[in-house]
Amino acid sequence: MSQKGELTEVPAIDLAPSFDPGEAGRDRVAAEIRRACEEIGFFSVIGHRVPDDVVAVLQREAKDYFALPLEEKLKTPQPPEKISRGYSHVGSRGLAFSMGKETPPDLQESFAMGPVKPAPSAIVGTPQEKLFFFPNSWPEQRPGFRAAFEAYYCEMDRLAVHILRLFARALKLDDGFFDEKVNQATSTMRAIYYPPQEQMPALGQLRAGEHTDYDTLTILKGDDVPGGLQVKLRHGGWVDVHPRSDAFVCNVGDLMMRWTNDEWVSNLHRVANPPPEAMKLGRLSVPFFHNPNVDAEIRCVTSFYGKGEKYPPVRFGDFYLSKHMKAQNMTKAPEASARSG
Ligand SMILES: O=C(O)CCC(=O)C(=O)O
Ligand SMILES: [Fe+2]
Repeated sequence: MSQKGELTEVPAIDLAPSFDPGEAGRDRVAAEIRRACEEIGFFSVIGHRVPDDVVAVLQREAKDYFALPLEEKLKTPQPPEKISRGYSHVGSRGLAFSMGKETPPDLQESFAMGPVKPAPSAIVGTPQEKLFFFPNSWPEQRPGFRAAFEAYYCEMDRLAVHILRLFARALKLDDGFFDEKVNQATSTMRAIYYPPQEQMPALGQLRAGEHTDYDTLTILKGDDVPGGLQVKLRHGGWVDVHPRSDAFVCNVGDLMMRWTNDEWVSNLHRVANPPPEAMKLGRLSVPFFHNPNVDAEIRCVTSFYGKGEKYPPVRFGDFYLSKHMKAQNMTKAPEASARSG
């Protein structure tokens, strides 16, 4: 195991060698990923093979959507069950609540979607179908929106599976270790718009309060403007993330942290407010939250790090509920983090 805490910025990793035939390229990339996941929990990827136009069309559609009048956006509201679908207006979410921290609401609006594929037959008719495969709703006034979002979602799913295969290699597992746990994935994607700030935020109010992601892996495309993503360093302080313009930022989620017995870090991050001279700049950001199959068992991988299990095995569906609902409802979590189950 490498010395923890050496990385003080988010490293850029070129995935291109991992697509080469043969093992050498995959080994090299997996080693780079492993170091990033152990030390800072974040890395950016280039050479990922996601077509530029899929990203550009998504960003254009998302920006045009957020420019619509509020009453138009409210025509596809978030479902009352607080499932990650549809439009959430400014003031309706506070991510720090998921960490047990009470703050004013985050300064963001968003549009969320879930799986493109239908629910697996085993869960049709169960409450889990309703929760994880709740139908997506699409803004009728934007004809290209759905196709742009679905195309991007499918690219992210493909990239997530590729990165998970590298995660498996980094953990000295078979490359396909995660494959059967993610072949009916329940991932969600959220286009977030952080509007220009017309007045000073309230005390403790951010664009996105500090939190960890409770998924396997997040893949994020965000505008690199002031008032952007910041990652907590192990020894305190926050570092700004400035990815290359063609890069995606990836981070380890709580599930992967559990899978690795906390050897990999699901790190705290937040989205800062812009400095006064940049308050007029909005920011678009699109995180893809990769989630496994509903019944995937999250059980720590002891073979590599060789330590006992810190956490009891948990089914993904149960784990998800414990944390997600707290952020959505903006009710304080009873414990500092839902990680302990
Ligand atoms: O907008 C960003 O850069 C990050 C957003 C984020 O961390 C989240 O929504 O979970
Ligand atoms: Fe996040």
